[in-house]
Amino acid sequence: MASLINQVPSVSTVFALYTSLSAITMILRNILNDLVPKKLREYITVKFIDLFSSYYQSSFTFVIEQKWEFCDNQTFRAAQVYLQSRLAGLSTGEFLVGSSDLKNPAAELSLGVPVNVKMADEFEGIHLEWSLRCLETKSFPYEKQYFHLTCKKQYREKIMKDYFPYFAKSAEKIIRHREDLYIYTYNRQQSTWQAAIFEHHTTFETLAIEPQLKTTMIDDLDAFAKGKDFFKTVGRAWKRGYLLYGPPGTGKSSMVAAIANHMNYNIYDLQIQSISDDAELRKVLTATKNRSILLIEDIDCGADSSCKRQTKKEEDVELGKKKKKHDLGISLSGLLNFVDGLWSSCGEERIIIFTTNHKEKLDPALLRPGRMDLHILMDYCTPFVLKKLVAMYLKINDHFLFDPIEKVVREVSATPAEVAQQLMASKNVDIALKGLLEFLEYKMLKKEDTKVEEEGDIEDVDTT
Ligand SMILES: Nc1ncnc2c1ncn2[C@@H]1O[C@H](COP(=O)(O)OP(=O)(O)OP(=O)(O)O)[C@@H](O)[C@H]1O
Repeated sequence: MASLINQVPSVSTVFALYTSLSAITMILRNILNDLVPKKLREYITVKFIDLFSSYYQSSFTFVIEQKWEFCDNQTFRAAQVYLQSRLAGLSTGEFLVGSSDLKNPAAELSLGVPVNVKMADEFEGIHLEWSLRCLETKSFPYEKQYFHLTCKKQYREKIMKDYFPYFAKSAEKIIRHREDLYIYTYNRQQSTWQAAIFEHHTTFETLAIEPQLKTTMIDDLDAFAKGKDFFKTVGRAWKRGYLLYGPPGTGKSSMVAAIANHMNYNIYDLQIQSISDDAELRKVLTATKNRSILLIEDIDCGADSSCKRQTKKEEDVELGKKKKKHDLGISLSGLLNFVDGLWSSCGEERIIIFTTNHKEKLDPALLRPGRMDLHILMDYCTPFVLKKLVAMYLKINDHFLFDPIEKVVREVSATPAEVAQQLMASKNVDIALKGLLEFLEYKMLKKEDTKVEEEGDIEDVDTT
């Protein structure tokens, strides 16, 4: 015991040792400060702290932000959808509840992911913790949301390898089978897309079109939906462009609804006139989500697409004039950039649909092969389309008035919208079909009158 006490250094020895160590540290620090630049010193300190803290921390956090390389982060979107579907089963102290069903106040409540609330999930026996965070920003959209996903450090690799693909696949399944579709319209004042439930019930079964066109459309859409690998191997953006053209009332909007319902895609309905310049167009378009349709109706009335294509300089001058006159700033080149350029490759599974009543007014650049994949003519009623409309509206497949109606419909230009209106005039089949025949015959008479007048005009010109 005495020998043990003898080995313990005295207080004065410890103090002397401490003083010399402090002196050496100070000298070393001064030498280091003189020799190593400040920036390098700071870098080493940060690395040292990182190493030290990660060694002692037992958890690891994945941060999933809304944007990834300037595009919508699909992992964020998948997390949103997955968590929303799992909310009822997740262990959490609170969640958001609400309903957007205006017609039914007693509609089943939807659940939403609240901000700053911890939600516990479990994956193959591993405990995970999710939370949605929010950060205010100075620029649009004025807040930035991101998810924190925390697990024990030792499961980091496993979560990345198995859990991330698991919840992404679950989200994909949910999106494919979700019940409500949304139509988004752009609100310029608030610089946001505003959603409303899309309730257009037209499908390819209820759309009166020629069977050949129906088959072409369905095959094309199905091939597109399954084409992820194909688009990847040929190095093209996974998108499809359709130009729907034809007179008013021939079913262009109905075709868009049938496409949306067939694909289960949301629609972004963009009024091109509400966009002030190409920069705004870019911002608006990059805010759209995957598996969606971008619809630009009446393209001939919006962008500067009806003018013949000019050189960039001429285009700018023309644009300048236009801006002064109508404050309409989106250029054809801005739009085309999106169709086949940078912006179309930002995101996946996109369908772009342009509609026009005047294809002949469009710039050839917009019609060039490869720009819009299919040009689809929505035309006046053919006998097949007429019969289909009658079958739908009056639930009959035969009638003694079919022959005369069919004969006239071959001669006149009647739109499906006009025919549908006549068929809705009465629930009595005979009255409705008689009304339709009279309407078509009246059109026929008007057509003949116009022809006679035109021939008269030509004769007048010849005699003068
Ligand atoms: N091919 C069709 N099959 C069934 N219904 C049709 C068809 N075409 C038109 N309709 C009926 O006519 C209405 C108007 O048609 P729709 O709005 O789709 O035509 P549009 O070509 O888009 O017209 P616009 O160019 O004026 O926008 C539809 O709500 C639908 O009831």
